Amino acid sequence: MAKPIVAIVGRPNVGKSTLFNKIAGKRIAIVEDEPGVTRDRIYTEVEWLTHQFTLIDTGGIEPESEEIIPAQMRRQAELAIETAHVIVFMVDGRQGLISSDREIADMLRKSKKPVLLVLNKVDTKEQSAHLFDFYELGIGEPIEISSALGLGIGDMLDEIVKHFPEEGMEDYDEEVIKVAIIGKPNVGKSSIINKILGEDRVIVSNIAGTTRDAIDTPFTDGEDQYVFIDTAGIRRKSKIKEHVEKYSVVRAIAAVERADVCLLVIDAEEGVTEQDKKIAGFSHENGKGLIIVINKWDLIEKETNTMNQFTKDIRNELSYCEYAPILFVSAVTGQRMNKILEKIKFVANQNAMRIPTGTLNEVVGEAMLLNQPPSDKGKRLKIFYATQASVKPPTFILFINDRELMHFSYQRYIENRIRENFGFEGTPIRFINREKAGGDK
Ligand SMILES: Nc1nc2c(ncn2[C@@H]2O[C@H](COP(=O)(O)OP(=O)(O)OP(=O)(O)O)[C@@H](O)[C@H]2O)c(=O)[nH]1
Ligand SMILES: Nc1nc2c(ncn2[C@@H]2O[C@H](COP(=O)(O)OP(=O)(O)OP(=O)(O)O)[C@@H](O)[C@H]2O)c(=O)[nH]1
Repeated sequence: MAKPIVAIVGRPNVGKSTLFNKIAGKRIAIVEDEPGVTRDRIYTEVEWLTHQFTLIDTGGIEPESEEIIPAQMRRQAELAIETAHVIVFMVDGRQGLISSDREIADMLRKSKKPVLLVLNKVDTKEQSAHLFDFYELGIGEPIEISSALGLGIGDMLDEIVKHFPEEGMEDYDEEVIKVAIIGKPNVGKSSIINKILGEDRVIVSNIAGTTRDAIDTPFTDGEDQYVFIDTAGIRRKSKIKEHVEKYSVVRAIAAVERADVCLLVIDAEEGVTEQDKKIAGFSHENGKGLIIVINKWDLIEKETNTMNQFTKDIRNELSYCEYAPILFVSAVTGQRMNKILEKIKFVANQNAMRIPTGTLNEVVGEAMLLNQPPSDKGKRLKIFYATQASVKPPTFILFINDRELMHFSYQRYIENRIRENFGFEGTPIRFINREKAGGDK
């Protein structure tokens, strides 16, 4: 289920990253321990009350020159308007209102998106001396916080979640396969889309529930219904080259959030980039299906081992999504292009697959017989029972005697056994270890 996206915008130095880091807190440190996931975080998953959402920090404009800043701030605000459900507009309560705040406020006000005006750096109980000036922006009542000291953040989160859509976030019916095509500029995303849509597929705009067909491309292939998410964003050739790589990552994240399956398109000549790692990391953490498409394969001079070597390099760079199938294609010659849609359908099914409890327990039981669970100080891990709790991504609950005894390597072993028996190609799978109350410890 797609989660709402909340974006923090505001001019440089108002404290956006400080707020982001405060809210993200411990999670960031945990994720950074995973090899391959980059340190430079743009998003974090947040749980507040009964709500879950993705928080995006759009900041980080390098103030290269005074002229660039206003243009980039406009771009930043546009991006938030396009991608977020709720926008946190941050201003500096110590410095007071300045003209660039007004400029962003004008854009946000026109957007019709819910905007929260947040006055940061109010470090004491007293209100900011500039508080009343900010009413002039016409964005409503400012919420005073101190990101550095962690004051007022709970109240702000309460306010944020009030604006989430009540009826869920689904744009399309359950049976429509939602596909995000992501990758750096110029890797061939549009060419791939055109090629797929060019072959006997019918572009439709009446797929039930569609509210976003202005930016998405729904189409059918026989009985199967698909939609390419945010094709408008892909097709729009940016007039000004996107200076800030972060912006294209933010866009991609918003698309992935709404997708079932992501096609990560990589230019064969260029290989895996930092940006690819960030987006693949997001896809992985959000439990989406993932297919790696190496495009422009026609440009590579091949020897017997070329494909193997490529595969090895990609697995190395994207080690946390080993499950993702890799396709070597050329949108220009059409080589293996007919495999893409087939693979999308397959991975979407794998991501939504349910294993009957009986069969699952046979496999887990057999795994324990083949390779005894680890023990510590004379106590051995026991898995009493396993059950699949949910799909998208497939999530398994293991009822065990003691959580401390479940090592990463054993968990990985169980995962591998499950994959060997059931497949789950192209999808991450998750485990929840639950200590059985009153169980045999
Ligand atoms: N006193 C005080 N200082 C703060 C607070 N929040 C952030 N700061 C300081 O303000 C400065 C800018 O903070 P950042 O979080 O980097 O600002 P930013 O908006 O992310 O800036 P960009 O990344 O350039 O867009 C830092 O020196 C922070 O320590 C706060 O609540 N109170
Ligand atoms: N040789 C070769 N060129 C390709 C292939 N696919 C795309 N191209 C070329 O690569 C360039 C970029 O292709 P696009 O499809 O516009 O790439 P994109 O990823 O949509 O680019 P942005 O819109 O900038 O994000 C074009 O000149 C294409 O003709 C391919 O498989 N082989």
